[in-house]
Amino acid sequence: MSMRIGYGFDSHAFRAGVPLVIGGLAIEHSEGLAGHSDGDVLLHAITDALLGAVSAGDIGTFFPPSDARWKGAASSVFLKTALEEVAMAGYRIVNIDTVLVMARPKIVPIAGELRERVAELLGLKPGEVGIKAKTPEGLNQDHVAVAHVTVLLESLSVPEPVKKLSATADVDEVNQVVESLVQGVQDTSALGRKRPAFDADDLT
Ligand SMILES: C[C@@](CO)(OP(=O)(O)O)[C@H](O)COP(=O)(O)OP(=O)(O)OC[C@H]1O[C@@H](n2ccc(N)nc2=O)[C@H](O)[C@@H]1O
Repeated sequence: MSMRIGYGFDSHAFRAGVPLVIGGLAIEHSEGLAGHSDGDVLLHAITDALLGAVSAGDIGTFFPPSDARWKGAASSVFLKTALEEVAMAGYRIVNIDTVLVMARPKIVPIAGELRERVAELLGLKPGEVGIKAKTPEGLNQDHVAVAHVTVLLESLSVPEPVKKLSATADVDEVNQVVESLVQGVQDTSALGRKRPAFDADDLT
């Protein structure tokens, strides 16, 4: 089994008149975060940590701030693409850990809810997500929200029936397994990317 780590960072300034969304959770506060998208600083840092872990570039290369398509976009769209990149590279998330740096709002009262929301978006258990917060003491950045994220990935293991199959290599059984896998493939890409459309009959 191979393992990979990833690290992500993001920052956004607070701005009056926009809703505050952190980790996919709408939070009651007097100001939100300015950005081309919904400004979700935590999901942006998680997206970058995941992309970095599989060496797939960064959020800006996939979703340039100059591209009008991402204006006001929900950041769960960016996260979905990063999750696809992780899966396509043959990895799954073991756990993630996060630090939010902001003077206000206080995160501890909502940390449980935030952890559950982030876990849900990542397909993890809440116990696999760490949420921590720091006051930016001495940093003179009371009007900025910052997120740091680390992620650990492990390679997907080959299921036992597939291992056995590769050892015995019966053509009919191979065809059956390939057909079932092809049927399970869906177009889930947030970028509208199509999975290769191939027929199991074309495989040799
Ligand atoms: C999520 C989005 C949606 O459009 O916008 P926001 O909601 O944050 O504004 C963007 O993906 C948010 O991209 P993000 O990566 O944070 O933006 P920037 O820091 O400006 O970087 C944009 C691109 O420029 C590259 N870059 C940045 C700084 C630098 N000195 N050299 C670079 O080459 C980055 O690697 C990235 O590919």
